[in-house]
Amino acid sequence: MKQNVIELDAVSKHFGDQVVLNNVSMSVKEGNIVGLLGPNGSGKTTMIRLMNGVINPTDGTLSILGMDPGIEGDAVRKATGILTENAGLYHEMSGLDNLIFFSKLYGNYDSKKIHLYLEEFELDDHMHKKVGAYSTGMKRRLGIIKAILHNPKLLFLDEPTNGLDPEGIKLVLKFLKDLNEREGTTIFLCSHILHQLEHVCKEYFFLNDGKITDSGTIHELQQRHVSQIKLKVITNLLPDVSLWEGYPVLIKDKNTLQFLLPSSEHITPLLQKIIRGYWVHHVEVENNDLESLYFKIRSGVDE
Ligand SMILES: Nc1ncnc2c1ncn2[C@@H]1O[C@H](COP(=O)(O)OP(=O)(O)OP(=O)(O)O)[C@@H](O)[C@H]1O
Repeated sequence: MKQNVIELDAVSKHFGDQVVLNNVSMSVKEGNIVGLLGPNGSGKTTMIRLMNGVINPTDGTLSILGMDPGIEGDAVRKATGILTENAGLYHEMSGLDNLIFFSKLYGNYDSKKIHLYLEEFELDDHMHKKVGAYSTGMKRRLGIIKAILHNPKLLFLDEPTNGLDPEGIKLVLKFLKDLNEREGTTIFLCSHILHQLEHVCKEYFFLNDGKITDSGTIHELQQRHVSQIKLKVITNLLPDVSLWEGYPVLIKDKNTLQFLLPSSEHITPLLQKIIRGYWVHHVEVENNDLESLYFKIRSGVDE
């Protein structure tokens, strides 16, 4: 039975009069990869800072790897890795020297491992350059290496793909998935770029106005919020009424139809009927991806 590595019980955080987190309870099991989604200013970074023991809650309790980060902050930070906006790198030192410095600080200096990571993150050609001269994407990649150098059991990543180019995004997301599979590292990440998370996270938490408004796997969220499937089909079928074989259909554009189906079980039979007489060049479910779910949950309007 897997343990909860993150537990928040009725956690609130106020900054002066501003209530940033309001009675938040959540738990994350060991080995999971979870995404925390919410608009700007919804409290995502605040949540990570609370979990890392950098700030204390106004109310409620937190348990991270069985420890209270408010009391055992040093032990929590030693056992976890964190990537924040500025990554806490020394700009006057080279990339390599930063990693040597932090690994010695964590008490697990391993030159071979540092060089392997530099290669894996395609920073080996730049390791002797000062970090101040790194591009945003290079700093981000170095920050991720810094966060994982000491083999943390739990990794907090605040916008890990910010500033990365498409190759960098692919590299980092693949690395995180592999790390989770290979080492069982639990990963808690925040991002705005929802389609990136869809292929990485196993579970999601939605944060709005300081509250968790929903959570679950993509399948659970789809079952809760999507009652009909909007299926886009590019085909030369041209229905002359708004029902085809019993399915409501809209003509969106030349060769583009949108069918409304009661569930995904209807996709195959519908397509089988179409391809008996027509070509089909593209099929896409339009309303059950993470981004659509995000907006449904935010607006409170399901389909
Ligand atoms: N130390 C602080 N003092 C006062 N207010 C703060 C402090 N830290 C955060 N806040 C406020 O708390 C709110 C939530 O900030 P936070 O950075 O947690 O949001 P976020 O969801 O991470 O936003 P973003 O997506 O823009 O990064 C904001 O209104 C912010 O101004």
